[in-house]
Order: sequence, then C-alpha cells, then structure tokens
Amino acid sequence: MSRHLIPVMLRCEGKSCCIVGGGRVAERKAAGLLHSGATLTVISPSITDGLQVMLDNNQLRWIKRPYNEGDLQGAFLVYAATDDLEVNDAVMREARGRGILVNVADHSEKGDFITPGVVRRGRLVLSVSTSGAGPSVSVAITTKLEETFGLEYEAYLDFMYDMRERIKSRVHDPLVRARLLRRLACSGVLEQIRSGEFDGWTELEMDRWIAENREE
Ligand SMILES: C[C@@]1(CC(=O)O)C2=NC(=C\c3[nH]c(c(CCC(=O)O)c3CC(=O)O)Cc3[nH]c(c(CC(=O)O)c3CCC(=O)O)/C=C3\N/C(=C\2)[C@@H](CCC(=O)O)[C@]3(C)CC(=O)O)/[C@H]1CCC(=O)O
Ligand SMILES: NC(=O)c1ccc[n+]([C@@H]2O[C@H](COP(=O)([O-])OP(=O)(O)OC[C@H]3O[C@@H](n4cnc5c(N)ncnc54)[C@H](O)[C@@H]3O)[C@@H](O)[C@H]2O)c1
Repeated sequence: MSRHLIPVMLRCEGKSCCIVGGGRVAERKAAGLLHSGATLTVISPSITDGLQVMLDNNQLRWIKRPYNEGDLQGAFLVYAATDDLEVNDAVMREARGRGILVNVADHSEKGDFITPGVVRRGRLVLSVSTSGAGPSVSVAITTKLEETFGLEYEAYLDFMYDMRERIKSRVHDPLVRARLLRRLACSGVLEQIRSGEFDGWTELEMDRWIAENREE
C-alpha cells in the first residue's frame, strides 16, 4: 500500500474554490462546499438541475464553457470532476503548477486529497475514507455511523462547547480544567438529551456544576 494519508479539516470560508465539470459528481462536491462559506465557481459547458438551483440561489458562479488553462488562477482548492480524463489531468497539472489543492474524481491517487464519506451532527464531523479502495465501503460504514451517532450529538456538542468555554473563563489551573472536562464527558448529559430529559443549563447551573466538581 502507498504511504498513508493525513486527515484534515479545511476552513474554506471566504476562499475561492473551483469545480471543473457540472455533472452528478460536481453537484455532490458543490453541496459539500456550500455550507463551508466558500466562494464557489463551476466551470463547465453544462450543469445539472441541482447545480442550476444553487446558481439560481446565488450560491455559485457558473463559467459556461469548457475548462481553459488559466481558469484556476487565485483558487485555494479545486475539484477536477469532468468525465474526460484528459481534462481532469490538465486541471490537475495546472493546480500542481500553482500550488492549489486538487481532488481528481476519476483517479484518487493523482490528486492531493480524497473526498471522504461524511456524517455531520452539528459540530461533530465523522469522516470515512478507504483511501480510495472503494466508496461503496465508505458509504456502508457511513450509514452504520449515522445510526450509532444520532441527532442528539448536535445538542450534546453545543452543550459541551458552551461548558468548555465557561470552564476556560472560570478555571485557570490547567489540571483542574482537564479534570472538569473529563468529568463533564461522563456526566450523563448525552443520555439525558437522548431521553428528552435535558433542557439546557442556565449560566447559574453551569457555575454550580463547576463549583461542585472542581475539587478532587
Ligand atoms: C464517499 C463519497 C464522497 C463524495 O464523493 O462526496 C465518494 N464517492 C461517493 C459515491 C460514489 N462513488 C462512486 C459511485 C458510483 C457507484 C459505484 O461505483 O459504487 C458513487 C455513488 C454515487 O455517485 O451516487 C464510484 C466512484 N468513486 C470514485 C471512482 C473513481 C475511482 O475510484 O478511481 C468511482 C468509479 C467511477 C466509475 O468507474 O465510473 C472515486 C472516489 N469516490 C470517493 C468518495 C473517493 C474515495 C473515498 C474513499 O476513500 O473511500 C474517490 C476516490 C475520489 C474522491 O475523492 O472523490 C461518495 C458517497 C456519497 C454518499 O455518502 O452517498
Ligand atoms: N468521485 C466520485 O465519487 C465519483 C463517482 C462516480 C463517478 N466518478 C468519476 O467522476 C467523473 C464525473 O462523473 P459524473 O457522474 O459527474 O459525470 P457526468 O457525465 O454527469 O458529468 C460530466 C460533466 O463534465 C462536464 N465536462 C465535460 N468536458 C468538460 C470540459 N472540457 N470542461 C469542463 N467541464 C466539462 C460536462 O459538461 C458534465 O457536466 C467520471 O470520470 C467518473 O468516472 C467519480
């Protein structure tokens, strides 16, 4: 097997991202980019109905023609997602020359990164890759994860985020902080959210929990 790949979480907000191609694969990559706040440009002579809806909602810019060398200037990231191997290769070469991160839809090993299968639960992001071996396996695993990690994780992680911020502002000793965060993780809040018994903590309740749990 080739060298292992490093998973990363990319911040795309306000960055210029390109998709070359306007088919089914391009549409899926666009859907992934939309919520990131990226500035999205699609270069393709035709686009799917789904991409057309995004265009109508001003969520992307469409350059309605085949890709030309030079189109990637200023991009942070690009997906080469046409059904033409040679075009995808040309996109990959231009990206390489400009130091732009590139994903090649028909040949994962040619690009800089692979698009994993993703499960999102608010702040929780689970991503699955078979390092290009088989998207059907990624999809099967993603489906299992969707069942295991239900919608309750969104509220749970929002709660954990608020509490962590609170603890950071109230407790300055790093050892005490770490202990509190460990205790919080086993405090049963997740189970309460799951069973519908949890309706959030007021600032007073947060501070009370911190005071009660900060000592050994
Ligand atoms: C997970 C997901 C994420 C996403 O794309 O968003 C994803 N593929 C998905 C769906 C999907 N893929 C394919 C079909 C058609 C049915 C089938 O054949 O099974 C469907 C179903 C559909 O399209 O509906 C076929 C296929 N895929 C690739 C090739 C080319 C090749 O292998 O060289 C071919 C053969 C093309 C052909 O021969 O024509 C390549 C890649 N697909 C990857 C990811 C990357 C590897 C991820 C990993 O490491 O595991 C990688 C390497 C490239 C990349 O980075 O994009 C997404 C699930 C979305 C969901 O959750 O529903
Ligand atoms: N990564 C994945 O998940 C995945 C899944 C299925 C297929 N694939 C591969 O991805 C590629 C695209 O698949 P698809 O189903 O989206 O194909 P598709 O036929 O639906 O779309 C191809 C798109 O590329 C555009 N195009 C063609 N030539 C172009 C050019 N010179 N410049 C710009 N755009 C051009 C077409 O107008 C069309 O919009 C295929 O090569 C396929 O093998 C990848």
